[in-house]
Amino acid sequence: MAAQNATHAAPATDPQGTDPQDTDARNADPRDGDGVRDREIRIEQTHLDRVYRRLEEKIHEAEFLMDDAAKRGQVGTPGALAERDAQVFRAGVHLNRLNSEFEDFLFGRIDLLLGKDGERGPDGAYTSVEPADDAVRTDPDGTVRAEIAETLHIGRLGVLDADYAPLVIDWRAPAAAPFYRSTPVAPGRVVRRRVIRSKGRRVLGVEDDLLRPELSATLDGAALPVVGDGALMAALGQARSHTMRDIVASIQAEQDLVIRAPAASVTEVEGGPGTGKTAVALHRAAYLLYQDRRRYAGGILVVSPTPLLVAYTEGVLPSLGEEGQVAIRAVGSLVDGAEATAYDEPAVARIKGSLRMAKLLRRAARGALERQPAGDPAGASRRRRPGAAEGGADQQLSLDGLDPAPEDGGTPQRLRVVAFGRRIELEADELRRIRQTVLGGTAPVNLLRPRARRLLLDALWSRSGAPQRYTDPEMAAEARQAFDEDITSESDFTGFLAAWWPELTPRAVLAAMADEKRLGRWARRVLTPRETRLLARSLKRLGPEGQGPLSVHDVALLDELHTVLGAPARPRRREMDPLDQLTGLEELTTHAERLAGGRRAREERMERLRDEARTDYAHVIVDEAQDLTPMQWRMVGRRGRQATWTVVGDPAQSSWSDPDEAAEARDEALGTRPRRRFTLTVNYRNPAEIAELAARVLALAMPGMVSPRAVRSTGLVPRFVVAEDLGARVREEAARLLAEVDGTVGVVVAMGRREEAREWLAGLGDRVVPLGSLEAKGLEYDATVVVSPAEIADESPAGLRVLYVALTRATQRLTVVSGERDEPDGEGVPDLLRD
Ligand SMILES: Nc1ncnc2c1ncn2[C@@H]1O[C@H](COP(=O)(O)OP(=O)(O)OP(=O)(O)O)[C@@H](O)[C@H]1O
Repeated sequence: MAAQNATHAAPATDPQGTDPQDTDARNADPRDGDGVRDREIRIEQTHLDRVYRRLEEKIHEAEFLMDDAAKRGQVGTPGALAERDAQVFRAGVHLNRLNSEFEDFLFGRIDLLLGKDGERGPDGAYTSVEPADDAVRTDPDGTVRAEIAETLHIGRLGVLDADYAPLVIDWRAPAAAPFYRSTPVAPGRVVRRRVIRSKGRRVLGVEDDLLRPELSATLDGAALPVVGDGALMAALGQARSHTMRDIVASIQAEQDLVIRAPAASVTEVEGGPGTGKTAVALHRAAYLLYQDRRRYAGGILVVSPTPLLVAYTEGVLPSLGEEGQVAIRAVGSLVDGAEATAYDEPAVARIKGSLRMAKLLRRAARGALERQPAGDPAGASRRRRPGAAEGGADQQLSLDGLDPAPEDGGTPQRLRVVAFGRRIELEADELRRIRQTVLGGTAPVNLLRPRARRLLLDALWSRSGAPQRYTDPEMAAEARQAFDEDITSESDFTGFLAAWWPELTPRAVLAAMADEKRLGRWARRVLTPRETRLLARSLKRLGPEGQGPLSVHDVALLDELHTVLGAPARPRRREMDPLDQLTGLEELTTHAERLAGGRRAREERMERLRDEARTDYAHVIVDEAQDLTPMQWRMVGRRGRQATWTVVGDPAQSSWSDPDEAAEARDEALGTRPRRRFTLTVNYRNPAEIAELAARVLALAMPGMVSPRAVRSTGLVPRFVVAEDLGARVREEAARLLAEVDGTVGVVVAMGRREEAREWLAGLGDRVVPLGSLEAKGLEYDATVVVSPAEIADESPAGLRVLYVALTRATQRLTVVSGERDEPDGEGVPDLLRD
């Protein structure tokens, strides 16, 4: 959208301006020397000053309420105390929000034609999207004229003035939608869209887009000025830091459609690298909360592929004024108490991610009941200290009174107790029969334990000979009760039960699978012998107690085991955010109304507390969805059984090798809910020069797949370098890029070279970041060095797609360093990147 430079210098007025201070700005003579831009900045500054004055009034109001509440407390009646609590709470929340000074509090403005129906919505703005029939006139000389009928300022919160006129419209309110949606092709009522850049309370600049360039528009009788080169380009040109920025001032129309899509069911978004999928997903979370804060009190879960991407993105929602109700979690941190720190080699990841694991884990959970030889994982885990277990599920074993298992101290083979003064025994065959009867059901293994206990008691009772002694059923029942109480208070019995039907923890079962022989039994006809060997070897990392470092893929297995064993996964307890108590950012606009409802506020609070106890999230957002393995889809699906979903991803960037299997698991997680699909088509990250290079790899990785269109071009072509000493050359190139850009430099290497890369770059400062190819997902840097494309491509079956990800991380400059393996040509261009 090309903006036009200012051609008119006539003073402009703001139809909203009623403040006497506005008059100074409006009456300033543009010919005074500081130009149209400075005058327009002054006009916006005047408006921003009004906004802050109003916010200060609201702060005073809230402080007064706090004081008043304290006085009520002194009255001392229960009613007054309850009222005081509610009031202090509300006022505290207001203060909290009002005192947090947002950067760019006010960032947009739209100047609009008269609306078709002339009706105003609750925020004081006209509701009609279309202009009135007579909003545009054509003069006899052919000039098309129109008068601006309404000006709206768009900001992070809605603010009304004392007369309930809108000073600022919340960016998520319906009235703000035209700010994002209007285009020169479909401008609706918008004549001019302005992005306002400010810092704290100072306006620094304005950038305008003219959406109806054919119009001679006037604002209070004077020509409408237009300033700047377009806000989007200004935003895209900024240096990158280690954290993502919000895009609230420059959301594009196709993105806005996704952000404001109705919450119901499933919203699926596809788009190539840099099309704003992550940004859009996070803005959608903020939008949904604004729309229906009560509905989303159950929480919104954002699932991200790596902790690096979580760290990169987690500042965006707070900058949009939303915290507390949104949990951003890496897929390796979804299970409480488990944090993935290790990576699996691709062949192992393929096994652990595959749906076949669901079957294997069911078998393992049952098989792990058999006590293993002394010193082996499952047995050892049961001898752990009490309380040391994950989820408190492990038990301490008392081996007193147990017959050791025949040759290896494994599962007890005989139960021997004393009751009614005589010894009663159950032998191995009987015990096996009982176990098989209990396991005949499909219930989770740990939940079958009470049944096993009951069947043991039944068998002991009948073995005791007591049933024959009682003919009176009442007496028999009484005797049986005494018998059960007697036996279950014996350590012989409790110790036996703990060893014979231990309460298993997911980690213990996983650790038990590290024994190749045992795993071979469980994995029969599920894994090949080679796969069994690879899996067992990888699980050895967990150690005999199962407490060793976990990989991302192990976490999904733990979660599956939670379910199989009978400890259903629960989302983490979210912190109670005081802002959750409000029903939305309309707190500023409907403050008085809210104050009237003390009881209602309390009721709302109660409802929220109930919601807190729910196990499911209300909405689940999956970022980089193409990377979830089938087992991870099962894990994520369990967290959103009642939820609505937003799923964003790009198949071309998938590092998972079996898309069909993943699609099946995804369908299962999303269920039969109807789906709404969107495609994002514009690449806002990479300049055309870098996007064009990446497209060559895309053509190899996924022939026929269309690349997104790069929105800008910088004239800076990628640089190709051939290295003999890889480390020295990479360091040199990283240093060169650090000097060329203001922001960050990412150096992407094959996963196996991560340690080396850290050493190569040591001492270059924290603007440069070494990254394994799989860690680069979703991140971006001003400049990147991609080291040995061939190495990255050869890492796994999905290697070309991983290389595509690596090549699409830079916003300005890209250097490709090749070694011999890359077969570079005379210009240093590696074989994989040649046209
Ligand atoms: N409308 C916009 N205005 C300004 N910047 C934007 C806009 N849309 C996207 N961007 C910027 O483009 C970059 C890429 O966005 P984002 O990371 O969300 O893309 P993505 O589709 O998730 O990319 P990938 O698939 O490569 O992870 C970010 O810096 C983001 O801030």
